[in-house]
Amino acid sequence: MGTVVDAANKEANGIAHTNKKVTVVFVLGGPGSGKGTQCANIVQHFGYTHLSAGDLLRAEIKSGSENGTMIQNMIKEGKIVPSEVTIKLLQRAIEENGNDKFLIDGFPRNEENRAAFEAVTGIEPEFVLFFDCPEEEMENRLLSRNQGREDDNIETIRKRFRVYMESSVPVIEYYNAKGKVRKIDAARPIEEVFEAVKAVFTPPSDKVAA
Ligand SMILES: Nc1ncnc2c1ncn2[C@@H]1O[C@H](COP(=O)(O)OP(=O)(O)O)[C@@H](O)[C@H]1O
Ligand SMILES: O=c1ccn([C@@H]2O[C@H](COP(=O)(O)OP(=O)(O)O)[C@@H](O)[C@H]2O)c(=O)[nH]1
Ligand SMILES: [Mg+2]
Repeated sequence: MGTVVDAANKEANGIAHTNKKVTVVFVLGGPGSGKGTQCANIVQHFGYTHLSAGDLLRAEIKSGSENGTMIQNMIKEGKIVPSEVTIKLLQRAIEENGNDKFLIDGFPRNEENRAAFEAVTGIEPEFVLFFDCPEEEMENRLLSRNQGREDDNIETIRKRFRVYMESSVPVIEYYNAKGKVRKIDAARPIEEVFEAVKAVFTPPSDKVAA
């Protein structure tokens, strides 16, 4: 089941609307919990398009946009970029893509992100895939990620963990209260985590009895 992107709101946001019907899954979990890694697997197996909010923001910095410096400073400090910036990037990516099902990775990161995205796009997630991982494991993964990210240093990592606990966990709790959270134990090898992920995306009718 999809959602009709709200035409009036989209017009107000300055983006041409197509009333595109889309299915969205939010992929949430702490920094280093494995969101990006598992999204790549889901794309291969289930035909979703992966939209990483962090990747879109980093591309915006590289593109030399007028918001670039502001975004760069916020990421370096582990802070959450104003939602209108992130939502515009996500909305554009959805519009430009021919696919009708999307994984939105690393967004919404706070209540305001969540409410604004829903108000602007009219999109509610089908469900929320939540990667649950202890902080110690996430810290080890981030410190050895080696992607040259300016925020993968211990000082920024600590700030990101705090923002995650204070601002992002309440979003997961909000969806949990609506019965929309599919929680995955992410502190296991990548292949094992993906087995659990597959079970979430496979319709019950397609599941082969063990
Ligand atoms: N299940 C796992 N076990 C060990 N390392 C992992 C696992 N999942 C991801 N990683 C590694 O941890 C780092 C962070 O993973 P990533 O997918 O970028 O997380 P996130 O997008 O949630 O920050 C990467 O270097 C990745 O290769
Ligand atoms: O919706 C978002 C997603 C990301 N970020 C910023 O981008 C950084 C990196 O996010 P990403 O999801 O790439 O990091 P990960 O959780 O995968 O380590 C965050 O710490 C924030 O500063 C943000 O402000 N809003
Ligand atoms: Mg990521």
